[in-house]
Amino acid sequence: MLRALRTPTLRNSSMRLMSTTAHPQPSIGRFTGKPDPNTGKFTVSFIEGDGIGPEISQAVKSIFKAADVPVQWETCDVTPLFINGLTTIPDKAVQSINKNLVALKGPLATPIGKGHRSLNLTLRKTFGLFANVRPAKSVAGFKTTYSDVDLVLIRENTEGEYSGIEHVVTPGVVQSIKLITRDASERVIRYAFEYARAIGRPRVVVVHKSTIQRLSDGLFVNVARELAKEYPDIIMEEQLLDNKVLNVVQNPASYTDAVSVCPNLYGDILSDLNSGLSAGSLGLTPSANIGNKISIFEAVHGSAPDIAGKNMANPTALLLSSCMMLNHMGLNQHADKIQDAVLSTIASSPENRTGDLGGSATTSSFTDAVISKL
Ligand SMILES: NC(=O)C1=CN([C@@H]2O[C@H](COP(=O)(O)OP(=O)(O)OC[C@H]3O[C@@H](n4cnc5c(N)ncnc54)[C@H](O)[C@@H]3O)[C@@H](O)[C@H]2O)C=CC1
Ligand SMILES: O=C(O)CCC(=O)C(=O)O
Repeated sequence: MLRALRTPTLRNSSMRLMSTTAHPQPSIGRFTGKPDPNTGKFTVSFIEGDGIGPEISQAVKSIFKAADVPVQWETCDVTPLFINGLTTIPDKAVQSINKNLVALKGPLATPIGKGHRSLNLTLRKTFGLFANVRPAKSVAGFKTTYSDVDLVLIRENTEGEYSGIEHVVTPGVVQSIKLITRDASERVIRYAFEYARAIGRPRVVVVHKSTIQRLSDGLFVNVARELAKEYPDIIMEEQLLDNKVLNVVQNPASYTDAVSVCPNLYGDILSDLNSGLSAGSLGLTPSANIGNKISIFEAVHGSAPDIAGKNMANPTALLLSSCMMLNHMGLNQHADKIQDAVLSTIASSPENRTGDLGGSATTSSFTDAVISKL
């Protein structure tokens, strides 16, 4: 059963644009932070990140200020430290996030094949952020192959191919271990069922390759089968990864009623595919890293070194991530206001779109245009 889709066009862009974030929140991972009783504001940790990070972070700060969002930022330095051969983040940043229970994060670059381990993975591990929610939705005013994409993908976020357990067996032979545990699989799959229920989607699609990865993906699928019995109102479907890729490229609308859930690497790749299908740019796709107590919100894209420092980056993905964050914190009206201003700016004219969307706007002129629509 597919929900009817309305596809906004430029002709009717004054109608309420499609929301890319969902208000109802699953009971797992609920935000329990409180505003400062003196200022009435919530404190949010902010990791600005590398490359385009500071530019898109400035856009969020300016827009939050103009929209009068009751949030004060606590800037966190996550310059990596090496302790006992392991990559860690500074105590001050850990304390800030533990205290505030919520953070917004710009992209963090990972050196290839040397230096520190990915700080993105380190943050996810440090704070037990077990589910990575990545919605990808068509936006009005920018034409891509499909105009009706509305995909929700939940990616396991702490293990799988990202466990970082690799070694040289003998010169020329390396081994990398894909770790799948019952606990982590159960946490993320349960979250997917709860998320589907919360946003009113009747299907959970479990993506795997257990024909080949028999034990690891096999365990993931078995856990899903067990949990499905606790959710008789949700249909659980199993789909092989390659088949899922084909289906989503051929007919993304067939997943409009579903939440997909998968092991870590599959989710990383599938979510970029979803971004490409929905928006044709990584610059539009937000995400939430959810843990039991703490959650960190970030764009799906990386630090974009090719355009860093050029005032060219599209801040939309970080802005929509900040809207997911506001929904998570119960500040729904502020989320709606910012999201509507962002999406109507994109829909309004090519002059208001950044280069990745074929427009001529800079990061700062886009920010000003959004502020004028608040
Ligand atoms: N969650 C995170 O912090 C992530 C960090 N990374 C890191 O980012 C670095 C660069 O990775 P890449 O593979 O090049 O991926 P990337 O996402 O940074 O860039 C891929 C392409 O998309 C474009 N792009 C990305 N974000 C954009 C935006 N907001 N506006 C306009 N265009 C945008 C870039 O210009 C580039 O052409 C690496 O060090 C990687 O480790 C990569 C992915 C996620
Ligand atoms: O940490 C990185 O370098 C890349 C991480 C990434 O692609 C992601 O999981 O979002």
